[in-house]
Amino acid sequence: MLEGVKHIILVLSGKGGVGKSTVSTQIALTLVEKGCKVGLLDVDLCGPSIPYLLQLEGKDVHQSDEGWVPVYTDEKQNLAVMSIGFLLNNRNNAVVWRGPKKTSMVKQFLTDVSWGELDYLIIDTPPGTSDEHITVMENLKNVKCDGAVIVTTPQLVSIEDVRKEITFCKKTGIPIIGLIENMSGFVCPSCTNCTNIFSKGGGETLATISNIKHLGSIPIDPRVGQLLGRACVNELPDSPSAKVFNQIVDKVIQVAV
Ligand SMILES: Nc1ncnc2c1ncn2[C@@H]1O[C@H](COP(=O)(O)OP(=O)(O)OP(=O)(O)O)[C@@H](O)[C@H]1O
Repeated sequence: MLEGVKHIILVLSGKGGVGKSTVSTQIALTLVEKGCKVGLLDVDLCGPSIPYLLQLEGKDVHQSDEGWVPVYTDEKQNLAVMSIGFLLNNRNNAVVWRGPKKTSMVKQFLTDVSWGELDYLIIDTPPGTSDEHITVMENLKNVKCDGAVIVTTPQLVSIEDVRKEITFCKKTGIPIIGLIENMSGFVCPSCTNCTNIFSKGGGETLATISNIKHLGSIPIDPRVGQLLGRACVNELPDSPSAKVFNQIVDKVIQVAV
């Protein structure tokens, strides 16, 4: 149930492993730090990593009369989470979601979760463009979706796939909020004055030539992968990564008004 949701933002990536779930989680946590009520929906049926990233593995979800009840990460209930991962009791269970079963699961997750009142719903999607994406787009037709954030890395192979993602958004009528280049340059956690950050990577160049906004370049910082449920902007407030997450979220808030 999306009636009480003010803003919906999709997080897409052309390739797998570019840090889409990490970025989705940090966008959600940064919005919470800025005082927003946020939902995070993980429709990556093949590799749901949000429960791990938020240290919510093993949590049970159940259905009430109003639909699936999301898991809350804190007592104030500022971050509501729903993931297919909650339905897999054991990470070692190999579950193969195919065809109609797969799309009906995504549809259920979009329509039957009782989110209540939210400022933002962040939807973490699988890599590429698949059945899940089409189902998401179809089910968002009647609600206002603010648009998509595309995550990439500086490598040319990722950039090529981003082009396909941009075309997909244009064909399905989803506005592109902007592009995030993740793992852009390296920050050594042992140096206090590390300046080796931000390659002017292919992502920024692609954003320019595709006429879409470059939202920010997040450096490779091993600490970012170890935050597990904590907001980078809170835990590492002076780090280059925190500055970029703040900048990205401020730009997203500006677009989604
Ligand atoms: N900026 C970063 N610096 C260092 N490590 C990062 C950064 N962003 C992500 N990672 C790490 O990269 C790995 C992949 O990240 P993540 O699972 O978020 O990618 P994904 O694109 O969602 O993957 P999938 O294709 O499985 O959905 C993880 O180990 C994560 O900790």
